Amino acid sequence: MFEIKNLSLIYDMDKTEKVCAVNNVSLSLPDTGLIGLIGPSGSGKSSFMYCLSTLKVPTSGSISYQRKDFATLSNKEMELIRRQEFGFVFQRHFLIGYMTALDNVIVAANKEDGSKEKGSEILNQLGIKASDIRKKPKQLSGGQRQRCAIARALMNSPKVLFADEPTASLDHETAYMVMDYLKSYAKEHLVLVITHDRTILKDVDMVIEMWDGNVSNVRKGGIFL
Ligand SMILES: Nc1ncnc2c1ncn2[C@@H]1O[C@H](COP(=O)(O)OP(=O)(O)OP(=O)(O)O)[C@@H](O)[C@H]1O
Repeated sequence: MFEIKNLSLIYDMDKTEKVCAVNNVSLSLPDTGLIGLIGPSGSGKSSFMYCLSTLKVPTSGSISYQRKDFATLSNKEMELIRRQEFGFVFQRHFLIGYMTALDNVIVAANKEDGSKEKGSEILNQLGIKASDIRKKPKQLSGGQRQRCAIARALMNSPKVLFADEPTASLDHETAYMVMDYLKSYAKEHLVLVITHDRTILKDVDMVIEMWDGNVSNVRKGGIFL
């Protein structure tokens, strides 16, 4: 699904002190599967994911998504791919304070028909109780808010889900439950999860390790600790 060739992202190109966040990465990613992206803080995981998801323009190299080279697409075409085919879970949740948990999820829906049912179902499968879906974000725990953000990202059944630390505010049991859900979603979609927590990667299909902007290791299968 993704063909990445000699990808680099350098910040502060115009300054003397440049930061090479992604350094000459070449990689292929499949159409479906759950992929863990790990590496120390500052190793370039988010920068790499932002390039793949069109949120950042690489300094050099190329990314093809379903055989379309991003460099040949207009801003409008990129926006369409982002809106219709990609889903995002960011480190910050950006939930709307005056809306209920459910409304925060369905506000993202591309079509209104059945969105309430679908939103409730995803929230429920992510372990949010029916009595909590009418609560506002400030009445929810950090972990519940995080799961709302995951549900919102899944509302349009994106072909690719980009998730930056989606389990960071969850206890282990809930983190495993969320990863199980993503694993089953990844049977028909591609899910890329950045995490610092190797223990949640036992059932993933592939692990990409980053180190200092480079992909230092790619392996099939999960991590057994
Ligand atoms: N907007 C920016 N301007 C300049 N440098 C940046 C910017 N964003 C990130 N960097 C630098 O790029 C490098 C990679 O950062 P990135 O956020 O991609 O790492 P990460 O592996 O996702 O880190 P973390 O696990 O802490 O989220 C770091 O050295 C960081 O300081």
